[in-house]
Amino acid sequence: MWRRVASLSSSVSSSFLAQTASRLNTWESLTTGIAQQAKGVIAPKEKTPFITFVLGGPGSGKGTQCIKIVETFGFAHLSAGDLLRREIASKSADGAMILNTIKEGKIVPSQVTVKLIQKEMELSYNHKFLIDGFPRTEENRVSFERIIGVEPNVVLFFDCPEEEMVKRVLNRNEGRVDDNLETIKKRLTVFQALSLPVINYYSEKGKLYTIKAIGTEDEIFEQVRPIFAAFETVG
Ligand SMILES: Nc1ncnc2c1ncn2[C@@H]1O[C@H](COP(=O)(O)OP(=O)(O)OP(=O)(O)O)[C@@H](O)[C@H]1O
Ligand SMILES: Nc1ccn([C@@H]2O[C@H](COP(=O)(O)O)[C@@H](O)[C@H]2O)c(=O)n1
Ligand SMILES: [Mg+2]
Repeated sequence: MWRRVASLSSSVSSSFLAQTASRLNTWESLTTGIAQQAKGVIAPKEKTPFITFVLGGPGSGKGTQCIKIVETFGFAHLSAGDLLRREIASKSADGAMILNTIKEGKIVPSQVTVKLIQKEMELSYNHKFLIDGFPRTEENRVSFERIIGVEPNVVLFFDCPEEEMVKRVLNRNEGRVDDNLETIKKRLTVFQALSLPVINYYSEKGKLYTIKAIGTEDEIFEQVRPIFAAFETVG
């Protein structure tokens, strides 16, 4: 819903609409949206998306803090890991491949993950998205930019010592197939090798907000709160 209606504005030129639609690869749904808007079926929504990527190692507290951000600032929370686990549970065509990849602590091909994120964004009536656990690799990052056609406004990095992350994951007790010492070690290696370069990329672009992810959940959220509060006042 967001992509279809967010692009609709009677005040923008048709060439801009065409460019936007082509970039987002949604010409068909966009034109359907215009027809529906003309018929008064859907109301125009002119808000541009506000995208936050939420990064950090396994067990750094991304999901926990996302819940608080949603409660306080009204974002839609899209966890890449949760979307992939949902694919496994639904026994989709990619389910077995995703399960094996997660068990190995490796990264699922970007196109699969980006398509899942894209679908959720399209279905959402929200325009503020927290995309948790993504992008994990340069390939993830480039693929998102290519397929979705937008860049993040904010990138949060939950910076947590490895031994604390291991302790938290081993105590998580949610029955995840990757919450065991063997897989955690692999995930930490992948994080260092593939995810840190993405974090550095956003640091160089001036979009990175690093949170010291140690202390109580509430203490950590007090570092997060002012970041979004500042954007709220800007409008
Ligand atoms: N500040 C904290 N102090 C202690 N435990 C915490 C803290 N924040 C989160 N936890 C706990 O640590 C575990 C991991 O947290 P969470 O699931 O939010 O991490 P994550 O970054 O989303 O991990 P993953 O990448 O594996 O999904 C959970 O059991 C959570 O309750
Ligand atoms: N962009 C992503 C995100 C996750 N994965 C796979 O899912 C596992 C669990 O992810 P969490 O965010 O819930 O920790 C992760 O270890 C990867 O195997 C992925 O491939 N790509
Ligand atoms: Mg998580």
